[in-house]
Amino acid sequence: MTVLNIAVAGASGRMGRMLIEAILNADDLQLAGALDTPTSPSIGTDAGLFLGKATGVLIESDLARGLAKADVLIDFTRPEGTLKHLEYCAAHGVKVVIGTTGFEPEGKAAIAAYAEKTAIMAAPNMSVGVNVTMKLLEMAAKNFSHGYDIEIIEAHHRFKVDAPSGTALKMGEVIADALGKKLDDVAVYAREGVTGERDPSSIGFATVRGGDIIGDHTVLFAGIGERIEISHKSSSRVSYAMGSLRAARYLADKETGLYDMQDVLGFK
Ligand SMILES: NC(=O)C1=CN([C@@H]2O[C@H](COP(=O)(O)OP(=O)(O)OC[C@H]3O[C@@H](n4cnc5c(N)ncnc54)[C@H](OP(=O)(O)O)[C@@H]3O)[C@@H](O)[C@H]2O)C=CC1
Ligand SMILES: O=C(O)C1=N[C@H](C(=O)O)C[C@H](O)C1
Repeated sequence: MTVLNIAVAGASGRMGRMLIEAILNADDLQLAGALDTPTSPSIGTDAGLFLGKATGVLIESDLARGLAKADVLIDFTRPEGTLKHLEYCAAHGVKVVIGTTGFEPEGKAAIAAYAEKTAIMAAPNMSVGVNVTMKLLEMAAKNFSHGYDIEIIEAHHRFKVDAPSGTALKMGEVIADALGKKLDDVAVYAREGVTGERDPSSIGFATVRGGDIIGDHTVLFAGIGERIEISHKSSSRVSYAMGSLRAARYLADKETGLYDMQDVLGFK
């Protein structure tokens, strides 16, 4: 069996730890590197310390050392960190799975440009459930295109720094696409004061932040006399980690190109 060497960026973060545990449990994957910020107290400690396991892989902030043995980097950090990692990976032939959310349009354009040099899989949500939900939304949007108001409601933990979530934005894009519109032209991200009646062509977003909510997304199609809700609720980050490993395996035979979870799951 060929073993794929995986490095994890954001190694001491919520997703980083989940990924390290999942990699250590996979027969076909080897933990080959672990990255974190230079100021992180985890630097220089074993990447398996939080599990009480010695992996022999130390958490590094130096990209050359942390990525020396990696075939694929899995990155769940912040946009500025991901873009710095990508620059190094593109120059050194390391493939990248990007789970980080909150990119500005310039960041997204940079990812597309790096994909001409190395293989990249980027998705705001790695869970199979959310990606199947995207297909359901496509179908629902086409059938509820007239007479139904579309609102996307997401809830996450108090530590999340970007809003709306990357998943909610992607859901908005999928729905807008299905309706032949551009999300930027129809999105309403906030309402306050005397807003006037709802514009029927708009897609509204509402954000909830609190406690330890892992990630809930609901799309509401509200008509007269009925409403339809399509919801996905995460009860563990393990589904994001397993999806990320699937994405890393998918990249194994790719040299360049930008892929998403719909490619990985064969939905295209
Ligand atoms: N695609 C998907 O399926 C999912 C995506 N996400 C996304 O993944 C990202 C991380 O989420 P989560 O694990 O909860 O976040 P955490 O805050 O728990 O972890 C982030 C990690 O990244 C490190 N980091 C922060 N800034 C930088 C930087 N500039 N350069 C390098 N590393 C950095 C942090 O280090 P330090 O602690 O030292 O700051 C920390 O180790 C978010 O964007 C989130 O939205 C989350 C879950 C699922
Ligand atoms: O920050 C999180 O936790 C999550 N972020 C992703 C997003 O922004 O969509 C995916 C998931 O909802 C968890």
